[in-house]
Amino acid sequence: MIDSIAPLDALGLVAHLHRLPSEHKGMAGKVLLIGGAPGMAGALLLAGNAALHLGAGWTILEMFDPASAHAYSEQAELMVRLASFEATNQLAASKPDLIAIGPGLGFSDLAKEWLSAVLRYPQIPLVIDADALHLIADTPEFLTLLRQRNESFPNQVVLTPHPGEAAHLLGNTAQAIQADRPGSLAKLVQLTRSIVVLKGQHTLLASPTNQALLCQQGNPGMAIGGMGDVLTGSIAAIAAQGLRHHINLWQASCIGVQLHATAADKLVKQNIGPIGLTPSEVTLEMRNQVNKLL
Ligand SMILES: NC(=O)C1=CN([C@@H]2O[C@H](COP(=O)(O)OP(=O)(O)OC[C@H]3O[C@@H](n4cnc5c(N)ncnc54)[C@H](O)[C@@H]3O)[C@@H](O)[C@H]2O)[C@@H](O)CC1
Ligand SMILES: Nc1ncnc2c1ncn2[C@@H]1O[C@H](COP(=O)(O)OP(=O)(O)O)[C@@H](O)[C@H]1O
Repeated sequence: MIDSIAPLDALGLVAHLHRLPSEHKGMAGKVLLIGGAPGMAGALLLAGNAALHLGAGWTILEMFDPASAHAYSEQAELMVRLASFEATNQLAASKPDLIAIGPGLGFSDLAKEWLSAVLRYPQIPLVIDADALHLIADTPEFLTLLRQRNESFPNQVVLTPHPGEAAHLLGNTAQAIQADRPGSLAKLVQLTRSIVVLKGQHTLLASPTNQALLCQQGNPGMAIGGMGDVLTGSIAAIAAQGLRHHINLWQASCIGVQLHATAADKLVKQNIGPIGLTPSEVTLEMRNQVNKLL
């Protein structure tokens, strides 16, 4: 079954990110990333760093951890805010071009408040990852909001579950997901009516309007905490630029997945991994690859 799935071949689309001499940051898009609860601020920072290095015009972090909601001298470009319970008002004030929610989000009332506000925020592309997926799995109201949003604004949400998150969404086990990844992918698309990236060895992507594709790149050096956060930030940045550079969310998801895995393979070829390969190194290599492909 896996053998019959078409391979992902998206890197040619990177050329759309080419910038005209006159471009300004508004054309590269404003990305808002939400998460980073106490103990997991790193997840949001990894996603934010990836968005920054993949070319987002602005990267704003709505950070849940009060101790981490400050400027980072090593990455002062990130705009870090302390998330409050005024999620709807904050979104209206920020006017993001794209929202990504989930890395280090946790399951607090604050997390639920932000997820609810994001799912109700109209029109713009959303990337939904990590704990936000667990919250959708646990809360029928969130699943209903997601499905309604996809009906009103088709192809504007991508979900990026790993097999554990996919299992929770489908009421199954990670082993069952792995035993039939193409079937699980189809069920996730049907359940959520979203673009779905089912991560893991040979990541699969599909959407309500796109047949499944299989990523032939990637390696087990990527099995390290934070690697998925980098993918989330990367897809967010590519899709945000894509709004003015003719790349839709499906295409941005395809580019992000292939670029992420290709960068990790390139680093392993240089003996920077598989052991000890870090998500931050993959972010920098993705930047190299993008600039070569323009
Ligand atoms: N630096 C940080 O602060 C980091 C924080 N993180 C955050 O930590 C929270 C928990 O996320 P986790 O993903 O660690 O935990 P989860 O509880 O969501 O998932 C972990 C479980 O999923 C299953 N699973 C995952 N990948 C699998 C695969 N390829 N094959 C089979 N089973 C698989 C396994 O059962 C595994 O125990 C999230 O909010 C996440 O964003 C992580 O992103 C890692 C980095
Ligand atoms: N053995 C593997 N082969 C290829 N890719 C892998 C492998 N293990 C992990 N990955 C990739 O690494 C990333 C891990 O994401 P995830 O599990 O969400 O990490 P985290 O939540 O800790 O950031 C995914 O993009 C996944 O496809």
